[in-house]
Amino acid sequence: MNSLPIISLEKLKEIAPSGVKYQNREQQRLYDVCLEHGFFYLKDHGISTELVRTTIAASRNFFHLPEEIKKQYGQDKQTVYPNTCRGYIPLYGEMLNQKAGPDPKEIFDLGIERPSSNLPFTGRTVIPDETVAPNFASSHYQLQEEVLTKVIPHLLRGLAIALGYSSNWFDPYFDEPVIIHRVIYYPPEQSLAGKHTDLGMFTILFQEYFPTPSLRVYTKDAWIDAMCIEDALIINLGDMLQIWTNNLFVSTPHEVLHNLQQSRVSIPLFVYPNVDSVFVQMETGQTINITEIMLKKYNAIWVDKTGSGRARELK
Ligand SMILES: O=C(O)CCC(=O)C(=O)O
Ligand SMILES: [Fe+2]
Repeated sequence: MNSLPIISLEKLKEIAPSGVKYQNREQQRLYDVCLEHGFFYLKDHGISTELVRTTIAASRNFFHLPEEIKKQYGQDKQTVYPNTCRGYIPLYGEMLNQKAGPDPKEIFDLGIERPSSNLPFTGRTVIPDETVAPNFASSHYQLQEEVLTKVIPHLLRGLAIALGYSSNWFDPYFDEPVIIHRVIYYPPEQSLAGKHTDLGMFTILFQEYFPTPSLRVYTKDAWIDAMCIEDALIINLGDMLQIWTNNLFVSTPHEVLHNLQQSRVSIPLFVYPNVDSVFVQMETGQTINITEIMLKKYNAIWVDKTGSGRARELK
C-alpha cells in the first residue's frame, strides 16, 4: 500500500493575500507532510505528459549511444565550476553512499543555460546537439522551463506560508535560482543509487511508470517503497531546507534499487537558491552562505568521497 501523501498544486495555488498563515487546507497539509515525511507526490502540476515522455525517450536514446561519444560530454569537458556539476558520468562514476560503493548507473547533469559567469554552479553546459542526440537537449530545456514557471514558484510560496511567512518570502532568494538538472539511466536488472539525502532546498523528480517501484524512502522510522503514480511528480526535501529551517523540515533519506528487466530513466531537478545569496537561519539567526554550503557538499561527494548529504548517518 502506498502511504505517501499526495498534494495538489492547483489547491496549493489558491492563496489569499500574503501575510496570513494557513490560508487553505492544502497549505496546512503541506506543513504536516513536510514535518512528517518530507516526501510527497505532486499532482495537478500542469506539466505535459507528452513532453515528459519525449524527454525520457530522448534520454534513453542518448544513454544508448557508444561510450566514446558520451564521454565527449564528460565532466572533464565542462567549463562550469565545479565541473562535477555538469556533464556525462559513466557507470560507477558517482558514489552517493560509501557503504553501497560506486553506483551502477549513468548520469547526465545540466543546468540553466545562462551565459557564463564567475559564479560557481552557473554557466553553459557542454551538451550533445540535435545531430548527436535528437530531442535530448531541447526536450530537457523545455521541461526545465515548465518546472521553473509552473512548479517552483508555487511550491516556494506554499512552503513560505507553511513556515508562517508571507507567500513571497522566498522570492528574493530565487530570482536566479540554481538548478542541477539531472537525468539518470539505470541499466536493467541490477542498478542502484545508494542511500543518501539530496543537497538542495527540494528535489522535483520525474520517474517512469513501472508497476514495481525502484525508489525507496525513509520516513516515519521505516524504509517504504515509493509506488509509481502516473503523471505525479515526486517532491522530496533536501539538506539546504533542513539547514534553513534549523532542522524543522528534515531532508528525506532515499535510495534506488532497480531490479527490473527494463532499464529505468529518472529526472531529478535539484533546486537551490541564487548561488550568491546569504540567508539567516530560523531560530538561531546564524548567517548561512549558499555558495559555501554547496561547495562543501559537492566536495564531500566528489573530493572526499564521503557520500551525498546525510549519507553517512543512514542505516
Ligand atoms: O532515480 C531516482 O528515482 C532518484 C535518484 C536520486 O535520488 C538522486 O539522484 O538524488
Ligand atoms: Fe536523491
